[in-house]
Amino acid sequence: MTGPWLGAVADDLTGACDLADAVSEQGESAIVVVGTPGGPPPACGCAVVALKSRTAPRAEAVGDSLTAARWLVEAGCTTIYQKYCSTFDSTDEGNIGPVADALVQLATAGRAGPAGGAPSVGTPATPRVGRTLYQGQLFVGRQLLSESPLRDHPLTPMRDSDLVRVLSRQTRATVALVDWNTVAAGPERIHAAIDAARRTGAGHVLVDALTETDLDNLATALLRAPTGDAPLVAGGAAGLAAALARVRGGGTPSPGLNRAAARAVPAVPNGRRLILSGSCSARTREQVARFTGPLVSLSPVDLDADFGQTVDAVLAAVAEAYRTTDDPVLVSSSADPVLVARYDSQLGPGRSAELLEAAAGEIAARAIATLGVRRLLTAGGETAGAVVRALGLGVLRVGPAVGPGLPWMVPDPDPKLAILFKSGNFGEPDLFHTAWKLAP
Ligand SMILES: Nc1ncnc2c1ncn2[C@@H]1O[C@H](COP(=O)(O)OP(=O)(O)OP(=O)(O)O)[C@@H](O)[C@H]1O
Ligand SMILES: O=C(O)[C@@H](O)C(=O)CO
Repeated sequence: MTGPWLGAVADDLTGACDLADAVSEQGESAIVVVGTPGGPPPACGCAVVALKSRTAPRAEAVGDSLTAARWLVEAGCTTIYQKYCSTFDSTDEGNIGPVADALVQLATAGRAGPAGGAPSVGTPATPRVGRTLYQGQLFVGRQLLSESPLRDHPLTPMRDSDLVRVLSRQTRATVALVDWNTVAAGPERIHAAIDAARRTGAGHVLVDALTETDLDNLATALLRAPTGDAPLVAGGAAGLAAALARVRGGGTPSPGLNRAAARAVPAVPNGRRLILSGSCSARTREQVARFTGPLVSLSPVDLDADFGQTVDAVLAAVAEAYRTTDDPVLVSSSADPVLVARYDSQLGPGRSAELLEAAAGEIAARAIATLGVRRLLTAGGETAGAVVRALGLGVLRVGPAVGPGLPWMVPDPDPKLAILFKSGNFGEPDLFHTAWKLAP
């Protein structure tokens, strides 16, 4: 196998693992590279660079994304994929729009002809986790985005379901929509609609999709599009990336053998199990509530009062729990929107997240170094980003998945532990009990 054809720039780590999982499910081998990469990627079909750019300052998000995209282009990727959240998590300042603008400019700079004015084309629709886009309105299961629990996210509250409107607030470029009637009419019609949008000067095109077939139609249209020698810039959540892999691989999911090969990981030593939950999403709070093992609470107020002492106390409580049980121990700061708002007014906006992320990183690193933790489950994208930075991990391989978007990951080349980076809204309510069965 040679270098990757699909190169994704993911705005958080859980999203990167979700995409790598979805592509692996199609039999395409995928790796996740944490942070700004150096050197050529290992052999794979899809390389995903996991950034922590969803809520970073705009200039940093754009700079990191461009560095990642240039590396992917140099590695030979012909499709550059901007991976954002299936619930479009962002603020009016960005970072989905500014990063999309920068990637389009990178791909088309100095090019004439079809590649010259090519827009980015994408969709957050990911039917396997209940995200669909209809008339530009994003649905989370049966709810409009703005009526879903995402309206109360601590960092990126989503209170508008109309993604053409949301994205238009983040970019000066015109945002066009290819609606579902066109998508259902097939790849030729989609291709024509994207071309029409390009000719009227659209910088970004969002595409409705309700089913995997819709995504396959879109992927077919994109892979056929004449873009000269410029890389194609696609965007969205895991759904479209998987469809690109599926369509390119011949239209149907690859046979089981390929799927298994795409998820082969080396053996990991036995050891303790730890869960670190920093997500306040409704699903994570349900998973915390359903967990019946030892629970150690982590409070931003305690961390603000004395960071070092609070972290020491949490680790001491985890060590104490391990003296009496082999069960996984849960360290959680997950709180409901009322409590999160109270912390924010007490400590100042963003301060709780800053403290809790720093604490999550330190707790993970010390639990591995001193308590023998070898299986780690984290909940929340920002939380995962903080943990992986503290652990200094580089390349991650995709292992078995415990549900859609929930693969166990193993660091390469040193498989010293297995980690499951759970996205806030993913996983069955009992996941904190059931996830371990498939751990490598
Ligand atoms: N009790 C709390 N009060 C305020 N903020 C909190 C609290 N607990 C966690 N946080 C912060 O809220 C943020 C949650 O974001 P995170 O990305 O980790 O979860 P998520 O958004 O649910 O997951 P995903 O991005 O995968 O959907 C983190 O920065 C975390 O540190
Ligand atoms: O698309 C999703 O919902 C996830 O991959 C994600 O981005 C979590 O942060």
